[in-house]
Amino acid sequence: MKLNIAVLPGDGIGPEIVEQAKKVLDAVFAKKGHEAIYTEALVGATAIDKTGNPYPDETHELCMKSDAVLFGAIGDPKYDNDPKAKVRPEQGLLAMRKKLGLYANIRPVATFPSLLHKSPLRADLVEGADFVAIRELTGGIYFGRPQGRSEDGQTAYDTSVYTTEEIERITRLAFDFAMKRRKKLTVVDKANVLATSRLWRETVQSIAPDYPEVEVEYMFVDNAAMQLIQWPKRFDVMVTENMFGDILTDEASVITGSLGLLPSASIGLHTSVFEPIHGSYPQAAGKNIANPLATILSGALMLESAFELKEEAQMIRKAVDASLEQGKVTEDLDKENAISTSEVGDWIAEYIKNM
Ligand SMILES: NC(=O)c1ccc[n+]([C@@H]2O[C@H](COP(=O)([O-])OP(=O)(O)OC[C@H]3O[C@@H](n4cnc5c(N)ncnc54)[C@H](O)[C@@H]3O)[C@@H](O)[C@H]2O)c1
Ligand SMILES: CC(C)[C@H](C(=O)O)[C@@H](O)C(=O)O
Ligand SMILES: [Mg+2]
Repeated sequence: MKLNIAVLPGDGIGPEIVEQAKKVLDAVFAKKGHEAIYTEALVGATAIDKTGNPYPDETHELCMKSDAVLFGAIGDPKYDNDPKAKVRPEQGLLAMRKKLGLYANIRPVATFPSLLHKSPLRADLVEGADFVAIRELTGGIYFGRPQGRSEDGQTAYDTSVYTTEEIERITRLAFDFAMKRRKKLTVVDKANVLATSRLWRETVQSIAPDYPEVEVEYMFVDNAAMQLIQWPKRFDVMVTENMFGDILTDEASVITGSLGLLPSASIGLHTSVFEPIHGSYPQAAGKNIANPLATILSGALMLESAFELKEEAQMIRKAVDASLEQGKVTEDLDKENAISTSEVGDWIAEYIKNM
């Protein structure tokens, strides 16, 4: 099979972790006789430095004509520390999501049996936790208008907007996921306060009769934040709006042992993007210490959902499990015996070669 993959390494640790994912994908492709054509493009702070635009037109055109996009991370402290910056790396990520119609961000969270002791949570509580968070990605407070400041600069405002249509498409996708899993859907919202959340509940209630086998529960986001780490095993599929999904999934990474472990797939109207849920971790940039597994596992999600290469995706997951079992991990998982980012990539690629 020929695979056209756009590669957007981005900022900070982005290039280092994307390199490991490519290394691992290449090992799989060599084994299974596939041919990948990777084309790199700029995004984020790196793109601002070179073009003034965090999501240049050429990058967008490349994404549009690719079968899938492998994305690292964006973000740079020089913008984070300058609230008055006119253009920001994050605008590039949001523009990409909007222009590619990436409305659903799928974030699977499952504990690794060999890492139970790495979670600060009690092993018996996290053992076997396995759920999928489905985060709406192109609406809500991230994109609602008006957004800005009053003329005197003393008032700032953001607006959360959702249409029935936007809620419907992500809800149906979430129900479809639930049907393929344990048939339980948790809708996380703040319907006791927010009008958008009440429209979510109303919309989900109107769709639920189409999926009579799925048990639906509604949970306020503050409660969900607690239940998630108190009793993660109660969740199967969780669907929620853009900002709640962002926050809850970083929190959920604690269940697995590191933010560097969680991959994601952003399902789009035009193409799909595969990326770790974490950011550019600037403190680690260039040090060869960041955990590449979230990106490597995003590669597995890409093979499975963009190319229907299920067996190939399983090869990656099996190799990752083996690396964890044998302690071939970066310092976020084992300070004393850590190996480097590139050594983890090498080890996993080698494991696949010998499969
Ligand atoms: N999708 C994205 O590109 C994305 C996501 C989140 C944050 N960001 C951006 O990244 C920059 C840094 O943000 P932040 O520090 O809040 O979040 P971050 O996710 O970059 O890092 C937060 C912490 O998580 C841990 N961590 C993250 N990735 C790791 C990895 N691969 N291996 C080991 N540990 C890891 C580190 O302890 C780190 O200090 C900001 O500019 C932010 O806007 C981008
Ligand atoms: C960098 C930021 C805009 C982004 C988000 O909030 O969506 C990030 O946190 C993520 O999870 O991809
Ligand atoms: Mg986030």
